[in-house]
Amino acid sequence: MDCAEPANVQTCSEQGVTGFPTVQYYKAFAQNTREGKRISAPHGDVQDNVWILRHMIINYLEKNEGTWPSACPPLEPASATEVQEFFENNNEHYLALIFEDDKSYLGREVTMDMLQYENIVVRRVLRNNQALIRQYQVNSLPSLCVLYRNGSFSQILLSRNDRSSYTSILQTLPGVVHSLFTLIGSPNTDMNQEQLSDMWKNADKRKVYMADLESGLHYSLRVEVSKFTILSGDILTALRKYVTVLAKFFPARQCVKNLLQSLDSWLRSRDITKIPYSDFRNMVDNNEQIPDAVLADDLTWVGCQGSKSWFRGFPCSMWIIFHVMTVQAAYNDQYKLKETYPLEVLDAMRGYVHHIFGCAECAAHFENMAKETMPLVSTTNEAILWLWSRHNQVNHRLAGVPSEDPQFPKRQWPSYDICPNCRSMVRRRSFWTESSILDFLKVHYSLQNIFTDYLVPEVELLEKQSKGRRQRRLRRETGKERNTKEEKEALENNRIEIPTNGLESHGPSNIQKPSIIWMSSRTNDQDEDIVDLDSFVEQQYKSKSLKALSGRRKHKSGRRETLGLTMEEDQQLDLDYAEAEESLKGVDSRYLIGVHLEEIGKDGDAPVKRRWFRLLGVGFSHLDISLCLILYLLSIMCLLGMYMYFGMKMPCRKRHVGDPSL
Ligand SMILES: Cc1cc2nc3c(=O)[nH]c(=O)nc-3n(C[C@H](O)[C@H](O)[C@H](O)COP(=O)(O)OP(=O)(O)OC[C@H]3O[C@@H](n4cnc5c(N)ncnc54)[C@H](O)[C@@H]3O)c2cc1C
Repeated sequence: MDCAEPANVQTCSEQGVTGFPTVQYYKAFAQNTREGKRISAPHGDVQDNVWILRHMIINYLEKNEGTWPSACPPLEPASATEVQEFFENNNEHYLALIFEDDKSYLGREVTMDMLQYENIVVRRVLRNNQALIRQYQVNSLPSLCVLYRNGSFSQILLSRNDRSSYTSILQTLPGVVHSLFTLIGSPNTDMNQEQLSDMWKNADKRKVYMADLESGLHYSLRVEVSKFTILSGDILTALRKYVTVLAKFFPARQCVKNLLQSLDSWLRSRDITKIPYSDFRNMVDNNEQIPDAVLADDLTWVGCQGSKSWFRGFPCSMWIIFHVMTVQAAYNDQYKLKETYPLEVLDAMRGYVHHIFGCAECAAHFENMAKETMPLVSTTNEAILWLWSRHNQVNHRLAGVPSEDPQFPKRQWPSYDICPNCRSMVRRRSFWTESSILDFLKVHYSLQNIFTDYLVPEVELLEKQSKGRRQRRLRRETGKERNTKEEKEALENNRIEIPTNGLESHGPSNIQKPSIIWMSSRTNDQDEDIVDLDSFVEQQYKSKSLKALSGRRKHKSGRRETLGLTMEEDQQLDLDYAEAEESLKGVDSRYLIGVHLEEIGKDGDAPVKRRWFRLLGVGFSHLDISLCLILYLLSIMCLLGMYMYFGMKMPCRKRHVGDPSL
C-alpha cells in the first residue's frame, strides 16, 4: 500500500504506519484490520535487504494456522506419492521440483514467484527424501528438475543456483504463461497517452512553481504529520523547528504566510510536551478563524509532476522547499532582515527528514550525510552549497533505480543548458565552479523565479475555506454525516430523501436543524442555500429550543429521561408534530421537500413555535411572508393611486367631449 497516496492516508494512519517500509502481516481470512501483526522490516537499504523481508514473510506464511487459502501455494516439501500422482490430479503441463536443504528458501521463493504463471507448479523436495533424489538422479543440491505430463523429466543445469535464474528459466518453458492476476489495490493510474497529455501541465525546468511549494507544504503538514496521533518528543521538536523556518523563510503568498505565522506562534505558545495531531490539524485548517489565513488542501504538481502518478511529487517538492529556504535565509542574513544562523534551515530539514519524512530509507541516508558534514557549515551561503551538493549525491545514488521517473532521469544538477557557467573544463574534465553555482542557485531559487502558474487565487482559497467551515459547522450541529454513500448518491442525483416521519431519532448528538439541509433543486447553489438559511436559523435558535428539539428526537429513541424536558413540554411537541403532519396530508409527497417545526423561545410559559413548510422546493420563512405582505400592500396602494388619478380625470374628459367649440 502506497501510504504517500492521499487516498491511503487514513488507512495508514489507522494502522500506525509512520515510516516506510512497514510490514503488517494478516493471517488468511483475517476478519478485521486490527488483526495485523507488525513485522519489523530489515534495517538499512531496502533493496539490499529485500531477501530478508522475503524470508520473514515466508516464515509468517508457514505459521498460518487454520485453513490454508486455496490461492496460496503449498510451501511444505512434496512427498514421493504426491509427485507420482501429480499429473493424475492436476491439469498443469509441468511440475518443477527443487531439491534443496531444509534451511534453504530457494524452493519456497521460486514457488511464490511462479504463482503468477499458469501451466506449471513448483514444489520443493528435501535432502532426506532419498526416494525422489534417486528417482530423478540428483547429484548435488540445490538442483532443478522439470517433470512433463508424458512421464519424462529433465535436469536443468544452471550456472547460478539462485532464485532469479530458476524463475527466469521456468518462465520460458513452452506453454507457461503469465496469468491475468492483478495485485489488489495496485495503482490503476497508468493513463494512456491521450489522458496524460490532457492533464499534462507545461513546466519550464528553469522555473520554480509555487504550486509545487504549496502542495509540498500541504502534504508535509496534513499528510506526513497525520501519521502521528500524538505529537511529542523528537517529532514535536522537529515539527516546531520545521514550522519556525517555514514561517521565517518560506516565500509564501500572504494568506499562506498568515497561516504559517499563526501556526508557529501557536506551537511556540504551547509549552507542553504532547499535542494531539487533531489540535495541530485544526490550526493548519485554520478552524480558529484567523483572518486571511489559508493553506490549500490539494496537490497540484507542476515542476514536480511525474509521468506516472507514483513518480516525483512530494519528495521532489521537499527538496525544492528546502533549497528555496536556504536561499531565502541567505538573503535575510545578507540584508540583515531576519535574524538567522547558518544551520537554521538545514537543522530543521535534518529533523524533519529524520523524524517525520515517511521514507525510512531516505531518512537513514540523509542522516548519514548530515552527521558527517552538516556541522561544518558555517555561513548561510555554505548552507546553500551543502544542500546542493548532497542533493547531487542523492541524484547520483538513485540514477537508474526503479523509483526514478524515466522521463526525468537523475542527473547532476544544474545541467549545462540551464547553467553553462556552472562547469568548467580542465584537461577535458568537467568541474563545478562553486562561485557560479552559488550565484545560479541564488537566482534560481529566488522570489523572482517563483511562478504562480496553476495556482488557485487567494480570494478563491479564502472563499472555499469559509464555505467548508460553514458546511462543517452545519454538519457538526446537525450531527448528520451527509457524506455517507447513500447520501452522496442522492446528492449527485440532486435529491435527498426525506425521512418518512421527518423526525426520526438519530441518537443524542444528532440535533437536526430545519429543512435547510434538504436540498433545493439548485445543486450549484447548494452552498449558498445552506449558508443563508444556516445563519438565519442560527440567529433564531435559542439554546433552549435546540434542547427541546433534540429532546423530541431523544424521546423518540426512548431516552427521555436524559432530556430535561417536562412531560407537558414533550407532549406539546408531539401535538405540534402531529398537527404539522396532519396539515400536510393530501400533499403529493413527490413535491414535499420538507416540513419542520421548531421551538424558538418562550412566551411566558407557553413555548412559541414556528412552522416551516417547504413546498415545491420553496421555503417560506417569516422574512419571505413579510416581503410578500409589503409587496401586497404596495400593489394595493398603487391600484388605489391609479384609481384616484383616473377617477379625478374622467369628469373633466367628459366635459371636454361635450363642448363643440373645442
Ligand atoms: C532528503 C531526501 C532524501 C531522499 N532520499 C532518497 C533515497 O534514499 N532513496 C530514494 O529512492 N529516494 C530518495 N529521495 C527522493 C528522491 O531524492 C527524489 O526526490 C525523487 O526520486 C523525485 O525525483 P525528481 O526527479 O523529482 O528530482 P528531485 O531529486 O526530487 O529534485 C527536484 C528538483 O530539484 C532540482 N534539483 C535537482 N538536483 C538538485 C541539486 N543538486 N540542487 C538543487 N536543486 C536540484 C531540480 O529542479 C529537480 O527537478 C529523497 C528525498 C529527499 C527530500
